[in-house]
Amino acid sequence: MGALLEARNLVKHYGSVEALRGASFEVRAGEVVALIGDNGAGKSTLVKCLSGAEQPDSGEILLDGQPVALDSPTRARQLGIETVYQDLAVAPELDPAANLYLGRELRRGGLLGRLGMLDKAEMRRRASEHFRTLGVQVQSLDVPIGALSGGQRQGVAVARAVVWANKVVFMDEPTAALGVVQRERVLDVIRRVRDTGVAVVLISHNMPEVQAVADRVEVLRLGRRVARFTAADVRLEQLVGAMTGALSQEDAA
Ligand SMILES: Nc1ncnc2c1ncn2[C@@H]1O[C@H](COP(=O)(O)OP(=O)(O)OP(=O)(O)O)[C@@H](O)[C@H]1O
Repeated sequence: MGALLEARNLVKHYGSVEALRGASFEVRAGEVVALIGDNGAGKSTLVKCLSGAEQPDSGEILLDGQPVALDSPTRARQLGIETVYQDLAVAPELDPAANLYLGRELRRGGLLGRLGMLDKAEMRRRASEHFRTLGVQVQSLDVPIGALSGGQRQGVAVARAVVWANKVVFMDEPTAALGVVQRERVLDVIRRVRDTGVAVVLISHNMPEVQAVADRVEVLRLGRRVARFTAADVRLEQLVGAMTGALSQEDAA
């Protein structure tokens, strides 16, 4: 099976900093790929390029084998690519259902809908269903999500991305701020999403987490992919070796 989303030789400068120096990456449908690398390796920049938040200076991005221009996050979302950022991109004053439907609100039928009236009851009904099928725990649908725990807020942020993503979900350190139990819940959601055939890309510095949830691992170092592993076979020393440059598979690639 070919790649669902692929980056080929992406280059991205920020002023004089070369964040990506010919980075390649690929993810297939129905797999979890962990994107790992040391601080500054270019992981966030690569994800931004693949989710429309930044434009590469050169290189190619292919979706379903076809070159695409992801010129904005909106465009990427239209194509089924969603991102969950570490810094909880939720609206704290809105309730969980309103957050799930933020920017994609359902309108009432007929004249009321044309006048802009939202179908809050239907959004709430569907939101509650989505939270249930994803196993996302939300203590109350009636409170602004700013009043929920960090884990529940993150659950809503993850749900918002995965409900709309029909191709790829990027998660940049989605569990970094969470406790052990909440972390496990997010990993479960990741597995459920993967099992629906969506591709999940997880940026993580937590190697036990990577080994627990990823099917494959791609390693970035100094703005390039330097190694790829099947998660089931890889040892921690190999991951660390690839990240630090002690071991390299793809330098010549
Ligand atoms: N907006 C920006 N302006 C200037 N330099 C940037 C910007 N964003 C990233 N960089 C630089 O690009 C390089 C790659 O950064 P990036 O955040 O992609 O790495 P990362 O692998 O995600 O690191 P970390 O694990 O620390 O988040 C770094 O040297 C960083 O300082």
